[in-house]
Amino acid sequence: MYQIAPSILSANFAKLGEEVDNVLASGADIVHFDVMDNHYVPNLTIGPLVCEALRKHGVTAPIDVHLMVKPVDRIIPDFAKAGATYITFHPEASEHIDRTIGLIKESGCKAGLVFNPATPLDVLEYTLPKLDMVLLMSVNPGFGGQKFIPYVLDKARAVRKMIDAGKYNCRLEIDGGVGPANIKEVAEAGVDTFVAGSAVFSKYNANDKNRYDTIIGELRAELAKAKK
Ligand SMILES: O=C(CO)[C@H](O)[C@H](O)COP(=O)(O)O
Repeated sequence: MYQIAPSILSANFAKLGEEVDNVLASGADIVHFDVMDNHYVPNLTIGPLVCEALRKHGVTAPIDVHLMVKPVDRIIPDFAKAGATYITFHPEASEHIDRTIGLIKESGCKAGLVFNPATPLDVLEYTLPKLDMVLLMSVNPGFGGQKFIPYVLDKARAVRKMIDAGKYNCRLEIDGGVGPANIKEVAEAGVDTFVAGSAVFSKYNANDKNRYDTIIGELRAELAKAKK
């Protein structure tokens, strides 16, 4: 089943609870939560307190925490306590990938690995059976609103093959430059979970009350055309 995960990186942070309520009411499935540390990536965003605040606000949808943080292990228990559903991390941000996956699972969360556009997939040979999610970055991490890098579609096809061959219960997510113009092609490459930040939060006029219904409807309409 396809799932749409708006990236709150592009939301209006001054009204975050309301923004998240509105995209979920418009049919989004997952809240994508980008954590940047101004070290692993050149930007600084939000931490566990904001995740906890969304839960306290009443958000019950899965929260998909993408850690662009190095080192990664020490922040994992805080995000688990704050209500994260998925915690994903970059293999190069961990000294011991297997240990970090274990830490996420022991904390009660689902675990995922994230691959930057030019990062090879070789660690999946050993880790895929333990993963709940593989996240392929289709832009270099750090900022919203960048252009989709097309060669990532080949990586998506390769990961889809591995997941299907092992019959793993693992979602394949893509993040960066995804919108109505390319989501069908991305789905046809085997992706089932679609992060979209600027396409969801910035495409339509902020005064248009129906804007999230419109964009999520457009994304779903394109997904419905995707050949299986
Ligand atoms: O992780 C990210 C950047 O590191 C963002 O989630 C991603 O870029 C989504 O934004 P957009 O849809 O605007 O490209």
